[in-house]
Amino acid sequence: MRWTVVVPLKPLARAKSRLADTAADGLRPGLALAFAQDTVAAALACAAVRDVAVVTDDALAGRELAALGARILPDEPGGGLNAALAHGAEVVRSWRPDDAVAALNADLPALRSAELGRVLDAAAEFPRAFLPDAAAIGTTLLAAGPGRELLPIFGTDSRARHRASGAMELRLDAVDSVRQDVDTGGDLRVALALGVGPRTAEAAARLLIPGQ
Ligand SMILES: Nc1nc2c(ncn2[C@@H]2O[C@H](COP(=O)(O)OP(=O)(O)OP(=O)(O)O)[C@@H](O)[C@H]2O)c(=O)[nH]1
Ligand SMILES: C=C(OP(=O)(O)O)C(=O)O
Repeated sequence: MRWTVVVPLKPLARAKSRLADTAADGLRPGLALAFAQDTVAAALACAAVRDVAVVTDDALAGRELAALGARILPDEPGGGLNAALAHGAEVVRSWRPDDAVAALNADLPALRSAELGRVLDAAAEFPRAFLPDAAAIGTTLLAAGPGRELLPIFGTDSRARHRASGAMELRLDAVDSVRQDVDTGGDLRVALALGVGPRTAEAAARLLIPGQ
C-alpha cells in the first residue's frame, strides 16, 4: 500500500513554546524548522510514502520544505490543528483516492525511514490506526486506509481519545524514532541520544544543553 503523509506545522514564531527554557526566542523558530525538515526528509525517504503534504501558513517553512520535495497546503479552515489535518487529508485524497493517508507530527527529528515504514505496514492492517508518543499520552501518527476518514483528535490526551474513537493502537517494538516527539528540553536530549537528522544536529549545537 502507498501512503500520503500529512504533516501539520504551525507558524514557526509560535512553535515549540514548551522549549522556551531550552531555546531562546531567537533560536526556537530555527529549531522548530529543523525538526520539521528532518521529519519531512525522513518521511520522503520512506519507500512506502508517495507524497508528503505539509499544512502550514509559514512562508519560510513552506519554501524550505517544498525544496525537500514536500507539497505545501495552506492552513485551512483556520480552526486549529485537527481542522487543518482533516482538511489536508481531504485535499490529498482528491489527488490520490486509492492511497492511504497518515497524519504525522512535525516534531520527530530522530525519525528513521525504515521505522516509519514498519509503522505504516502495521497500520495498513486496520481501517484506522495510531501510534502513541514516547510519553504514552499523546499521538505521533494517525493513519486511515483508502476511503476511510482520518477523524483526527490530536491534542490533550490524544492517545486515549484516538483509542476511544475506534482507531487501533499500534503496539510495536523498535519504532522509537517514530514515537519520540520533542516538546521539552528532556525530550530533545532523548532525541539527540537516539540520533537526530542533520538540520536538528546543527540547530541543537547552537544551544547549550547540559550533557551534550
Ligand atoms: N497547520 C497547523 N499545525 C498545527 C496547529 N497547531 C499545532 N500544529 C502542529 O501540530 C503538531 C503538534 O502541535 P503542538 O504540540 O500543539 O505545538 P508545538 O509547536 O509542537 O509545541 P508547543 O508550542 O510547545 O505546544 C506540531 O507539528 C505543530 O506544528 C495549527 O493550528 N495548524
Ligand atoms: C498534539 C499532540 O502532540 P504534542 O505532544 O506535540 O502536544 C498530540 O500528542 O496529540
